[in-house]
Amino acid sequence: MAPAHHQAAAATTVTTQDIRRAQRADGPATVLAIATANPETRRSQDEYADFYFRVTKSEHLPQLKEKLERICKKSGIENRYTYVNDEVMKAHPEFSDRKLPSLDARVEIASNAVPELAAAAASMAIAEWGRPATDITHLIFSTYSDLKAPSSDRRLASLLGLRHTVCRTILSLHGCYGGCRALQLAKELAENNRGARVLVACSEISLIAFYGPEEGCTDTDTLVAHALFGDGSGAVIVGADPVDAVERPLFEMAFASQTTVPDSEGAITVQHKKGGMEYHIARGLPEMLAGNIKRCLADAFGAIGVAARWKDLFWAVHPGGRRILDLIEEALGLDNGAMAASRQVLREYGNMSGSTVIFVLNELRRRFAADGAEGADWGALMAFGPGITAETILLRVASGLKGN
Ligand SMILES: CC(C)(COP(=O)(O)OP(=O)(O)OC[C@H]1O[C@@H](n2cnc3c(N)ncnc32)[C@H](O)[C@@H]1OP(=O)(O)O)[C@@H](O)C(=O)NCCC(=O)NCCSC(=O)CC(=O)O
Repeated sequence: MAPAHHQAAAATTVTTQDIRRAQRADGPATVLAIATANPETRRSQDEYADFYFRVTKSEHLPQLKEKLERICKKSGIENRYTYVNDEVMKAHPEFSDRKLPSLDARVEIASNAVPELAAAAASMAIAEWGRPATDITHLIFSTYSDLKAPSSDRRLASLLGLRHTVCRTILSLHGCYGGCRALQLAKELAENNRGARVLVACSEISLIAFYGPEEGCTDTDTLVAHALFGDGSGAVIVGADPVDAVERPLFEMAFASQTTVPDSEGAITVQHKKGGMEYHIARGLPEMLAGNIKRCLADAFGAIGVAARWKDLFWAVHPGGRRILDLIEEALGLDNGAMAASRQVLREYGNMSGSTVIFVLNELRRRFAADGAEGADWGALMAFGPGITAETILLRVASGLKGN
């Protein structure tokens, strides 16, 4: 070992700028693999009201059932996958009534189901990526469904056999922008740590917020939420400077931003209570989002001095609800069809909160791969959630999707 004074002399020849430069990646964060998973039970939206009123023993509320049927018909959803089924409700009849204490049981179930569902998606993403799970350097896990610590990130790392030095972060209560927030953080980690490979996992089980309608209730948030939300997990591997012939770059992440919509604090709220998680979703939410969408995009594109024509981009928008997509499309003057990937995910899976944008990204990847990435090169991935928070990631189709 060199004497101490020699070490000090050597240290003075290296600046912190040198160290910083050596630590940073050369290229932009890039999506290297994407996969998704759902629980086994698939439920058709046509029969959802029958199922919901039956298992929550609420058949004596026919007007509310008819209202749920009307909402389901207009939802743009055909199927959803749910952890909740007859068996779960038979074992836990207390889940039907949010006045009864049931949070403990819900949290216990979620602490296993959430990381297991995440592992199903993440193991497929790792297989597609083509490198060993032990090459993952960072894990970012987003969920509103797991309330225990050590949390789903710890369990997922064990299930996948990640190395014990993997750097784990858990994100909670971001609601529907959780997946996008996790991707934004993955971009920062990948670009600031040369060689980093970040696994983003997002897993949502709506069991935490499943309960029956309340007799005489005038606010219909419960019905709207039960008509929209489904369960699913998404996993993405993000890294910069892809290794030639091993890693396949799908989308480059050029820029990311977050905007808080003014005067919107109460528009989406969630709170864990003894009888499960309660939602409030403001009636005017689709109008509020559509009214602010250009400002959110201007914040994102203005920060990098790019004047984009909205029609020239591809879109990966969180399908919070059919009307949200309709109004955003209209506000931006987009062609009917610009949101096709978001609408398809909404139709096949419903709103899976933070996981949904990962499904949309995967659907876009399928579409690009099918047509050799013809069309728009640049696109915007957007998600919204409590705050109201709007997140935007500017994406560019990467070489791995071209010429397929
Ligand atoms: C719910 C809809 C599918 C209904 O479709 P339409 O609006 O076209 O149809 P419609 O106007 O006839 O409405 C059907 C019935 O639903 C009722 N209704 C509509 N929106 C409602 C709301 N927000 N709260 C309570 N009730 C509502 C109407 O009064 C009507 O009742 P009646 O028939 O009795 O007159 C749509 O409005 C929609 O997609 N809304 C957006 C849902 C949303 O906010 N999603 C965000 C989730 S939160 C999220 O994604 C982020 C997060 O969680 O973090």
